[in-house]
Amino acid sequence: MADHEDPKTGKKNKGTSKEVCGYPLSIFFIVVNEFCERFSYYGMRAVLVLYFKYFLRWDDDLATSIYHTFVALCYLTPILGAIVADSWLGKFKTIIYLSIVYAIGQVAMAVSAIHDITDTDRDGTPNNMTFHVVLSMVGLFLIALGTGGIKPCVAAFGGDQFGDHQERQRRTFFSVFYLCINGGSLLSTIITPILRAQNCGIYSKQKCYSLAFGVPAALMVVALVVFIVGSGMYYKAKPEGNIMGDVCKCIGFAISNRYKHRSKQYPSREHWMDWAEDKYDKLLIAQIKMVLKVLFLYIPLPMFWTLFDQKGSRWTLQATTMDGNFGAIVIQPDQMQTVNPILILTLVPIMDSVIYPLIKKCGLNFTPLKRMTVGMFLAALAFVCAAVVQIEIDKTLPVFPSNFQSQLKLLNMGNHPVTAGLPGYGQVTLQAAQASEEYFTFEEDQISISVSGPEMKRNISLIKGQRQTLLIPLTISDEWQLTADLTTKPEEGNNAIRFVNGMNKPVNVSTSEVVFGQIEKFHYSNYSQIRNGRATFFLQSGQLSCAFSRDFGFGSSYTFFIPSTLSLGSNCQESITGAEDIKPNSVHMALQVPQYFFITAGEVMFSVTGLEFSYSQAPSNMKAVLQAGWLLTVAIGNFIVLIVAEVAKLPKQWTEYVLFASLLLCVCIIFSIMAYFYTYIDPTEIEAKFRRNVGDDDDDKNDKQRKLEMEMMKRDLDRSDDEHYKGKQTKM
Ligand SMILES: CC(C)[C@H](NC(=O)[C@H](C)N)C(=O)O
Repeated sequence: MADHEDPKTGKKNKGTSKEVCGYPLSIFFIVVNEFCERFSYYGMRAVLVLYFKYFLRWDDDLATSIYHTFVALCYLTPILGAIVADSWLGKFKTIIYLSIVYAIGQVAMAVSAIHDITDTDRDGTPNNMTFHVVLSMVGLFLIALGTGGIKPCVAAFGGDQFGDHQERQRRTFFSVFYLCINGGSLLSTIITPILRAQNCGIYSKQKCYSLAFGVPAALMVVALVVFIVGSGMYYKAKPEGNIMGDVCKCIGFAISNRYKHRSKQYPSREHWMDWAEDKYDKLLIAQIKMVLKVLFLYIPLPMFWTLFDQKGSRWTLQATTMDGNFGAIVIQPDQMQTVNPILILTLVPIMDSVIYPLIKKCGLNFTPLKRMTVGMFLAALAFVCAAVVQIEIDKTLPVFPSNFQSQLKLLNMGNHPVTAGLPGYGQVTLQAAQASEEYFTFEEDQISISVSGPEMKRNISLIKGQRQTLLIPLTISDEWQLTADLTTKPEEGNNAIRFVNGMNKPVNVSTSEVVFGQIEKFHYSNYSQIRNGRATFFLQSGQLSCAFSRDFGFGSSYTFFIPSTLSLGSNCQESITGAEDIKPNSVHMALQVPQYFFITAGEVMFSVTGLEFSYSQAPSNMKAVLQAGWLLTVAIGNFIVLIVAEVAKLPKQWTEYVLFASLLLCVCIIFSIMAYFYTYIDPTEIEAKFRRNVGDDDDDKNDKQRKLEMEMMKRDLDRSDDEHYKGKQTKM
């Protein structure tokens, strides 16, 4: 039998797997598994909201709430996975079983997105939506169970593969592990939206959500297979019974015992957990102390995630009000999020190989908790940048009417100039087919407008908080019409376009993607959303057929006017005039890069370090539990976003960014104080001492000697200041 195998069980011993450059070979299978799994998770997540909105036909609010609930669930289930792994199945089996559950969930999602299954009338839309909703909800539940369940196990299982002589390699492993997370996330968030945009279907073609979910499902199967292939090489720590149950009972006993002995006649004990000594093993008590110390330190951490996770919501919404034209490429608002994994892939190696060694060379002890504090500070700084960008955006946004105001624009549908008299604005002259450049603001409910050339006078009713356009007709006998205009920027950086038909006959307008439909004479169409770039509009009215093109930026709104003079042979490109109701976004998306840089640098210092810290400070039998505790901070952070956004309801977006930055800054100060009093421990060493002590017990040591040793060990655990990560302990 090989010397790296346990003689009794034949299983591998820790840190004895085949090595490549000092790293256990088994690690390769674990990082590839993580890469595929994160591809699967982030790929599916990237198109999820659009699937809810456009396939299941949910409204924005429902889609957003279900999306956030799903994300929060994904970070709550790690607790379950950790308990199962640490106390029952062990990490290896837990990963295998839950990966199967996960893959089934992904397949269910892919199947739920095949519209042909229930498209009995073959019109391209499902006829039994309940089937698709139920299947996708079951799928999402299984995915949340799977992804969350395996998450703490995979990281801790990876850490388990290193022996005590491989401390440095283990730290690098956590960095590489993080790179794999972000490599998977980056690739999938680029690829799955492209897959979604394809058309597929048996009877009728639709956007291909089934492919966008199918590829992540396939990647999850690959992740599982890769993990199983490495099976023979892993060190598999045995689960140590119902450890969570024992922990809870032990804590419960300590509290009740303390309460029973609250009278002054009983001498106090050094730590409240020491009240459990009357019934419980000292090793277990020491392990619980280690976990509680770390969990206490976790209390302020969710605030970091509260800010971090707004990349996908607030920052993406901010990008929708910005200009994404980068010359050779045009970036969509949601694509800005890929800046985060791109920066992670660049910053992690730079930090590990340049920044941290440089800091060390300068003689500074940049301990994990110091890094995490700096990470929090950088995240707060990112939100200050976001606030500054928001202030710049706000300067360019149109001033929409308040609840006490209404706004009016004029459009001359005639072939001759007209002059309109507006209360408070004097005479406004409009050429043929021309609209006023700006909206006029009024506080009255009704105004009287007189038009000369031809002479007309009308009382116009205005609506508070609304924008309208008054269509001044061709002749006195024609009807005066008021349109309802937009009072918000168009969504997702699209452009809202509508047409006013000044001709005496109906006209059909369309582009290759959008149909405006038939517009009756002297009437107007609804708004349609046009993406940025060049769009060509086709007009067709009886014999008349022509086209014209316009370039669009992001977030604008135009009213195009089809003049009464348009006839067979007319040049539409020149004849059709456009009124700019809302200007396109002018603040460039590149201005978001600094905030992405700071949040990502913060993430590297906070999250990569926190992942490793959670592993290194956990007792051997509670590694996965502490990883789950770490992930729980992500879930709580997500809930805080929902709560603060609902409760704060600040009128200006930049003030909300400043609020979040200030909150994190306060939390950062609190954390740095807590971290200052934290003493790093080496769980293996402490556990070994306690185990040795049990052996000594068997040798019948005298009471006095034993007491002395216990005192020394307790002191080791609670107060020590030697150097970190050398088997000794240190302060922040
Ligand atoms: C939730 C974690 C911070 C981590 N996410 C990332 O690294 C993102 C993609 N930068 C994960 O484990 O998914």
